[in-house]
Amino acid sequence: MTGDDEPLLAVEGLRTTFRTEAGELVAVDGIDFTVGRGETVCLVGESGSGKTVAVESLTGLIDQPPGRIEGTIRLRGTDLTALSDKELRSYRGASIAYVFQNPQDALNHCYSVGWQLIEAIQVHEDVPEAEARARAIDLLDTVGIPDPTSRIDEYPHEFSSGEKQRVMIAMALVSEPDLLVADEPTTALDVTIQAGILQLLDDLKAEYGMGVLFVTHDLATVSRIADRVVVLYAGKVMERGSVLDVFERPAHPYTRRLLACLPGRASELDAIDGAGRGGIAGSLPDPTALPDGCRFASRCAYAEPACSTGDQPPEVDLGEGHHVSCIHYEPGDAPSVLPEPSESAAEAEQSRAEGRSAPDGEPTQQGVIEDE
Ligand SMILES: Nc1ncnc2c1ncn2[C@@H]1O[C@H](COP(=O)(O)OP(=O)(O)OP(=O)(O)O)[C@@H](O)[C@H]1O
Ligand code: NI
Repeated sequence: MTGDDEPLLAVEGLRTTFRTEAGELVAVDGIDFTVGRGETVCLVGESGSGKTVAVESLTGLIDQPPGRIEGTIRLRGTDLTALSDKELRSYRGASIAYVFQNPQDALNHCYSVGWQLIEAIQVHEDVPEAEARARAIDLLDTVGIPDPTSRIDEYPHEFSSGEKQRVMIAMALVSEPDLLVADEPTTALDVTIQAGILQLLDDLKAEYGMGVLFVTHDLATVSRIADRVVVLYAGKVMERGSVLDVFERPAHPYTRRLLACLPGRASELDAIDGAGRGGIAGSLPDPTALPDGCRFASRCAYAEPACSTGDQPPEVDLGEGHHVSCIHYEPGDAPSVLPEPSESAAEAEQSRAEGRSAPDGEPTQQGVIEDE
């Protein structure tokens, strides 16, 4: 079943929940996305939207229980959810590698960087020490550590934070993964160092022909590296598509608010949406008591009563793989058919603060009044 047209990674109906004292917590609630070979896909969304849980669900990094993972996850046609834990662990070694946010947590300070790399190489493949060492030096060179022949024997504290992240990327490359998952790999680094790491990931993607699944809450990073984007909100996909479609023709009100936070985009999108500048007022819904309807409705300037009933709207295809989950869209619609905002986000926030917002499911008349 490994067709050539099959994407490297195909995730369908991924749902990850946790048993908690407050009841069932729904972290990821039935999401679909794909990553192709040689493609960078960014998962983007506010803190708590389910990005990390989604990528950690791919290879069983989530303990079950208290976690519970449903859906299908196919890597090169193999359904990972059908593998046993043991099979999955070895499969991860072979084909999916992770780079996390804090390289200093992942490196052992008691051993030289070379020792740790050589061990990783020998765990992966039974090669003699000398060969593993040569390979480790090669890898350090590949990730841009200068003078790797002498640096290899240094300890983690002798590496800068950017270099440590490069070493972690070298570790991830040991298994020549098909898919590299990078969860906020530059968030802990200085801005000046971030760009170098992003460039490195881009170069490696081309060199190794890997897919890259990149988790970030930073849209500037997305615009820099992504081929395609998946916008997550409270465990649901609000919008996904090519970076061009999502950035130039954002359809979902949430995506538009996120983009309006980018320097240079605020005035343009505010002019369209009539919403206040800066961040998005309000906060994510409680994942143990998710609302009916669209997860974003309580913060959305375009929300209508129908937005707060039923399930999250099914994803509508606007063409070329540009999908949006919003009742204001029909298949094939242009991504700008939003009606006049029923109230500006600022007004919505204020009325909520004053306790004027309509109780669950009850219609609000404000939009009607505002129209001339
Ligand atoms: N092991 C766990 N047990 C219970 N709840 C969890 C667990 N891990 C994550 N969650 C919850 O799942 C939701 C999604 O968390 P997740 O870490 O995936 O968010 P995120 O989008 O990666 O956020 P951030 O940008 O802060 O990293 C949150 O409500 C979080 O509290
Ligand atoms: Ni996260």
